[in-house]
Formats: sequence, C-alpha cells, structure tokens
Amino acid sequence: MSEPQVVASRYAAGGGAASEASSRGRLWRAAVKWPMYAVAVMPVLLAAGWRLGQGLGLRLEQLLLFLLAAVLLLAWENLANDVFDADTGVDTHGKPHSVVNLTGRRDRVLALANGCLVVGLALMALVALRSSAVVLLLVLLCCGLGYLYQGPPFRLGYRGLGEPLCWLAFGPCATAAALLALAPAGEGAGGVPWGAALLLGSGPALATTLVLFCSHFHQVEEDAAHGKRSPVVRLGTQRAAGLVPWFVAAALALQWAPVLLGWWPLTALLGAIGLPPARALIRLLGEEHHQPERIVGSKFLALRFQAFNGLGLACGLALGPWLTALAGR
Ligand SMILES: C/C(=C\COP(=O)(O)OP(=O)(O)O)CCC[C@H](C)CCC[C@H](C)CCCC(C)C
Ligand SMILES: O=C(O)C1=CC(=O)c2ccccc2C1=O
Repeated sequence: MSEPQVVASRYAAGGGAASEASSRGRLWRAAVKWPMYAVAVMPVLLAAGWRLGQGLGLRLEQLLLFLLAAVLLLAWENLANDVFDADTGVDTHGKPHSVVNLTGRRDRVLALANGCLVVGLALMALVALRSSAVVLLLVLLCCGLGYLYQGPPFRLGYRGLGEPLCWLAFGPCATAAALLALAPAGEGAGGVPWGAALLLGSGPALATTLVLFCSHFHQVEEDAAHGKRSPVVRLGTQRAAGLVPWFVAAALALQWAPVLLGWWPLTALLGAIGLPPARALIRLLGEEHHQPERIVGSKFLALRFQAFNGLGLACGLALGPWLTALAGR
C-alpha cells in the first residue's frame, strides 16, 4: 500500500483526533509534493549556469522573478490536474491526496489554480517587459502544452502523449524563455535561441520526462480502468521498466556529447551526481515494476535524479572557467 493509501485507510478506520490530524497532515504534504518544484526551477537555473560559464552577465532580479513565476505556473498545472482528474473520476479512489478529494471543493480548487496561472503569467509578463516579449510567448506555449496534457477536450496525457509534451515544455520552450529572460534587454533581438536551448535543455528535460513516465507505474490499474492509456498502461510494466535505463543513458549522453566535442567544460560532467538515485530507480523498477505498493516512491527517485543531475550540470557549467583558471595558475 502506498503512503497516501496507508494514511487514507488509517483515516477511514478512525483512531483518534491526533492520529487523524497527523494523517491529514501527511495527505496534505503528499498533495503539495514540494520536491516536484525542482522540475519548474531547473530551466532557469541551467540558463543561469550557462550564462555564468560563458562570462555573460546575470540579471539576479530576472532570475528570481522567473523562478517565482515558474513555481506558480507548475502549481496551476498540478491544481488543475486534480480538478480535471476529479472530473474524469480517475483520482476518485486511487488518489486520496488530490487537493479536490482533500477539500471536497472542486470549484475553489479551480479558482485557486486559475489565480496561480494569472499571477504566474503576470510575473512572466513583467520578466518579458524587462527582456523580450518572446519570453511571454514561449511561456504561454509551455502552458498551452500543459493544458493539452490534461484539459478537456484534449487530455492528451490520457492517450499516452504526455511525455513528448513534457519534454517540449521543460526542454526547448522553457529553456529558450529562460535564456532570453536572463539576457540584457536587446540581446534577445536575434529571435528565439533554439540552438542553445536544445543543446542545454534536451538532456535535463529528458530527466524531467522520466519523472512523469515513472509517476504512472504504481497507478497502472486505476489508469487502465478509467481509460487513461499512459505509456505504462500501453507497454505493460515490464517493458516500460526496461525503458528506464535508456531514459537515463540518453539524458546523460545529451549532456556528455557537448563535453566530448569541446563545447562545454569538463566540469559539466558534474551532472553525473544524479547517477546513484538513477541506479536505485533502475534496480527498483526492474525488480518490482509489477508491485504498485513497493514502487510508489519511484517518481521521487526519478525526481532526485532529475534534481541532482540538473543542479550538477548548472554548477558544472558555471564553475568551468573558474576551475580552468585555477588549474592554470
Ligand atoms: C501535471 C503533470 C503530471 C501529473 O500527471 P497525472 O495526471 O498522471 O498525475 P496524477 O496521477 O498524480 O494525478 C505534469 C504535466 C506536465 C506538462 C506536460 C507540462 C507543464 C508545463 C508547465 C505548466 C510549464 C511551467 C513553466 C515553465 C516556465 C517552467
Ligand atoms: O504529480 C505528478 O505526478 C507530477 C506533477 C508534475 O508537475 C510534473 C511535472 C513534470 C514532470 C512530471 C510531473 C509529475 O509526475
């Protein structure tokens, strides 16, 4: 049984006000899932690391505004996801930590989601005003991809198409927006920096996409029963688990190739600090892919890989020239 399920059953069975309060606390923590916000902050942290490594200036206030806006936009995506999944019924029994299930207030959750979207976009508009209007267009594209993933009438995630959308949003689109946002006004006049965004964002976005892919394993039965044909439902848990090492290898290969080509400093290999959780994830899903109660944490192992790998790469890119200068002394 997953932690939220354990909490839900304890809660249902009664057991005193104190234990009820702590159970609800745990459900709320599972609903907020703060570690997930690592995926939202990564594109701009990578862009910051890349600019520092290139000896280009960094606009701290733009970085902070972008970070806050990205967190609000991911909060919108997750709250709206709970609302849309409540409408299809897929979360009704399998997700006691859905904010809609916890509060019983679908409309208020939707209002809160929309509030996060409006404030997040307003902050992005401010960032765009101080850099390039294209920033806002790219972020609107990210939000559009997020809506296509889960909102009616599209619900492309229900057809197993969520992973490419996720890669596009957190990879080229968000990274290009972040690169433009951190550049001095006027520097972005040359259009969207697709080349730099693809080079920098492709590997880390694959790690983010792995988080989404792993989030489907433990709920494969509920998803199938509600017509949600996630990649894991389509492939079966065994074949899907077999893809996990390839995700990890491809994410790392896309970061190591620029080092081998001499485009990035050796220190960019620091992204390898994500390897221990990746190995644990590969082993866990390889052995237990068919046991939902044992693999409920697989999404968070993937998240640890994504966070350590992305932070390692961002720091490695930023520190490269410093360490080269130190070594040359
Ligand atoms: C909401 C997402 C996954 C949850 O999916 P699922 O319904 O399977 O989960 P539960 O079973 O737990 O309910 C993630 C979807 C990601 C989406 C394709 C792209 C989102 C883009 C963001 C809105 C953009 C963020 C801003 C940017 C500047 C970083
Ligand atoms: O709740 C989840 O499972 C996810 C939420 C989320 O915002 C996200 C974003 C990017 C990749 C994966 C995920 C999730 O899995």
